[in-house]
Amino acid sequence: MVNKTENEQTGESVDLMDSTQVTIKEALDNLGYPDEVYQLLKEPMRTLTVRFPVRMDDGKVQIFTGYRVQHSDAVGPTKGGVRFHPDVNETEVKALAIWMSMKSGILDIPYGGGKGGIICDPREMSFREIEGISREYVRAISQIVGPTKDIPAPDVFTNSQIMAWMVDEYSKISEFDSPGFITGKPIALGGSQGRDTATAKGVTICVEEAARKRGMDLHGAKIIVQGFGNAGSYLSKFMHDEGAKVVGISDAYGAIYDANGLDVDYLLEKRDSFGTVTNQFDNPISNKELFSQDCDILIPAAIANQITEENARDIKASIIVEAANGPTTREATKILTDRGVLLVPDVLASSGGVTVSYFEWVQNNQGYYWSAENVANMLQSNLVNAFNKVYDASETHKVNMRLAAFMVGIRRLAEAVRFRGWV
Ligand SMILES: NC(=O)C1=CN([C@@H]2O[C@H](COP(=O)(O)OP(=O)(O)OC[C@H]3O[C@@H](n4cnc5c(N)ncnc54)[C@H](O)[C@@H]3O)[C@@H](O)[C@H]2O)C=CC1
Ligand SMILES: O=C(O)CCC(=O)C(=O)O
Repeated sequence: MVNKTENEQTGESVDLMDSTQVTIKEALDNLGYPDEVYQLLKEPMRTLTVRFPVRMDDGKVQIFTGYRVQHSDAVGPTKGGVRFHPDVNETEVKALAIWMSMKSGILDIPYGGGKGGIICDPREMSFREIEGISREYVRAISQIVGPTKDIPAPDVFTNSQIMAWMVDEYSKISEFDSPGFITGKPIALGGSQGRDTATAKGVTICVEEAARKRGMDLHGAKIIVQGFGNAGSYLSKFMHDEGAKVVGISDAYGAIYDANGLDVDYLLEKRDSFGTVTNQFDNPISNKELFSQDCDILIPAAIANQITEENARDIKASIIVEAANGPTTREATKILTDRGVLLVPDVLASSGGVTVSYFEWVQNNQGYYWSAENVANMLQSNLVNAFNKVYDASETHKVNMRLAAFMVGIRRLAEAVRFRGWV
């Protein structure tokens, strides 16, 4: 299975580009744009596949495959994370790049979407090997990226240390210090205050807004979070600190559930840098079992295609907030919407990361750095505004939140390609 993402829970494989294109088409039709705009925007403008060698610790050379995809540069440079994961494939990276365009559109950030990925498993590698992969990947993609062209960032199984190696490699290649080449850097290298927790903070803001709309008191609300990495662990902590009861969490190896609430601070202390923690517990349940447990709010914060038509009817939550990219299939979105579940889509809920990445890039460009409080306030007001724009569009057009989010997200891009005279 090369171009499809395999759902580990159901064995079903889902083409993320197909469902993305259907939603783009519906969004553009509802906004009244002609088919030629759809024909241009339904595929990324550039997809680069790279193969590069890295000498491993055993002395042997291993060849890795990676991708960098750029959806559209009509609004500005492209922007989006790089993931290191064994399941990375071209179709998924293309869909992820298009979703980045939607996020920037919703938040009114002057970027197009980009995304990268390398087929590898950093959990099985030494620090030195991960550094080698990071540097070789940057060399391989260096001609199409840069502070005014395409700006990478962290995603699944990548972090600020990897961003540091990548910016160092790019600065060597370009022969000057280029902090604006990448975001999610350590503070010492020009990173922004608040970028490490930004994705989780953005999700938390969306949970608060969704609960407000549904009249749900977050104090005591039961929350399940799939994934305990950058997004999942911090948002569990934020929810816990607000008085919500985090009853279930998971990672790639299993899940734990306790109806009385989990000790989130203990879990945070025990998790490793890849977001693994369930190996510390006897008899974890499976990710599949976790989804059918009792809760008020479900937050998928791991990988794509986790909520499908197979399990959508078993979900007890009345609010789902997608921290992960693409966790819910199109069919499952329909089932959940018909059941009256408020589903806050990924392109809105997970946009806190790119929002603070944009702040980081602006700070790098101007060489003046903002306080944590300033960053937090701007993230809060931008996310609340974005949530309400999408919610209102969903009410006005009587469409689900995902389609509403695409309608809000694609409008500026569609206008830009028209003004540029491309279609
Ligand atoms: N880091 C960021 O700033 C942003 C991340 N996201 C999305 O959030 C999601 C999580 O990303 P991060 O927390 O950054 O990654 P991470 O690498 O820090 O953590 C990933 C988590 O997912 C779990 N996981 C991996 N494979 C799994 C599988 N097959 N089944 C169940 N769990 C699995 C890992 O064990 C870990 O707990 C991804 O979908 C990512 O694209 C979205 C926006 C920004
Ligand atoms: O921080 C960024 O620029 C991009 C984050 C990302 O890859 C995402 O939102 O999926």
